[in-house]
Amino acid sequence: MTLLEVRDLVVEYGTVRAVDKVSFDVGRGEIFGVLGESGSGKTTLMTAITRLQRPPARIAGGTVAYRPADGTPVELVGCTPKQLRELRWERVAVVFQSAMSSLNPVMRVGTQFADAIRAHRSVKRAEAWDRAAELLELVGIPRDRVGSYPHELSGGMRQRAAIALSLACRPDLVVMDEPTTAVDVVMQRQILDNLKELQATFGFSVLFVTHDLSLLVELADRIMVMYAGRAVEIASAEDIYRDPQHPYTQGLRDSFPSLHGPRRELRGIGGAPPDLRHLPTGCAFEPRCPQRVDDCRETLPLLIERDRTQAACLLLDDRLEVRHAGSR
Ligand SMILES: Nc1ncnc2c1ncn2[C@@H]1O[C@H](COP(=O)(O)OP(=O)(O)OP(=O)(O)O)[C@@H](O)[C@H]1O
Repeated sequence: MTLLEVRDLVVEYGTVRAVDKVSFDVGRGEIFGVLGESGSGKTTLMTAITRLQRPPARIAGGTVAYRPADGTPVELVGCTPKQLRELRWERVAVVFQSAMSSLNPVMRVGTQFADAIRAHRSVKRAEAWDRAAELLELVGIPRDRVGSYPHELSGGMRQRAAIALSLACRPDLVVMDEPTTAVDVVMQRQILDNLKELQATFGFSVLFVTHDLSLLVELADRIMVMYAGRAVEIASAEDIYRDPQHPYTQGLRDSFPSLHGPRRELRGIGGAPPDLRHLPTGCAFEPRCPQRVDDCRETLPLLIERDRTQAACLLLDDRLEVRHAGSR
């Protein structure tokens, strides 16, 4: 069952198209990862989906349908500020790169939780405060820290508190933008293990945005790889790791050491991401692609589905073989 259905979403900054016709589904209870290097459009995508984008970003096309199990679907791109307020926290919660974007520095952590809970539920302050303490415990922060100010918590604790806060109203979807980049690897592991546990307990869906493929391979059910604002591959985490179809995904996979599998030579991806103001007519990855053929420069590859994997590469397009066979 689909919870979020994104179709042909386009987001522009003036004439720059940072997200170009991106389509994907997030299932109920699924952890869906969005992977891309800096500038690929991940944050733009995530802020457009949650309608948190700020000018000059503008949604120039597409739809985002949110389909709750117990109600009528809502189209997020077209919905009113009032509808959005009702959905936030309650249905869709967001965790940012820096916890301080979610936590108010001059408010006790418990007060912030209580306010978030009481904005959507009619509970007494004391009850909301108790619930806040419970939520903190869920992410491994002692109950008695509920009266602390954010600066009295360590960086890792703050990040966990921001995750706990996102769960205050039991949302169906938690959108996370690199929530562990600011903490060390040990803390990162604890936070991700904790997130998996919470997800298994409460069954919410997660849309997790990051540049870290190894992290997503362990965390996500499915992964969408973005390049220059477009989705170039969507597949299960297992397939992205074991059998990536797109040359860009193959390059990313070969750039990080295998944790469990046989040793292999590490190769980076040569060249740099394209300038979005001057994108080529054909495949944006063509200049860096070790497998490019002549057609790649002229023809924009669309996502093609095969065995549950979607990849946008001409090499996977049967019509290319037809063209080659015809030209022989
Ligand atoms: N305020 C802005 N004004 C104009 N263009 C912007 C603005 N913000 C982003 N862009 C453009 O959109 C592209 C995508 O940016 P975005 O922040 O979504 O990428 P990202 O993949 O999230 O990168 P990062 O991981 O560095 O945040 C950028 O390459 C940039 O060209």
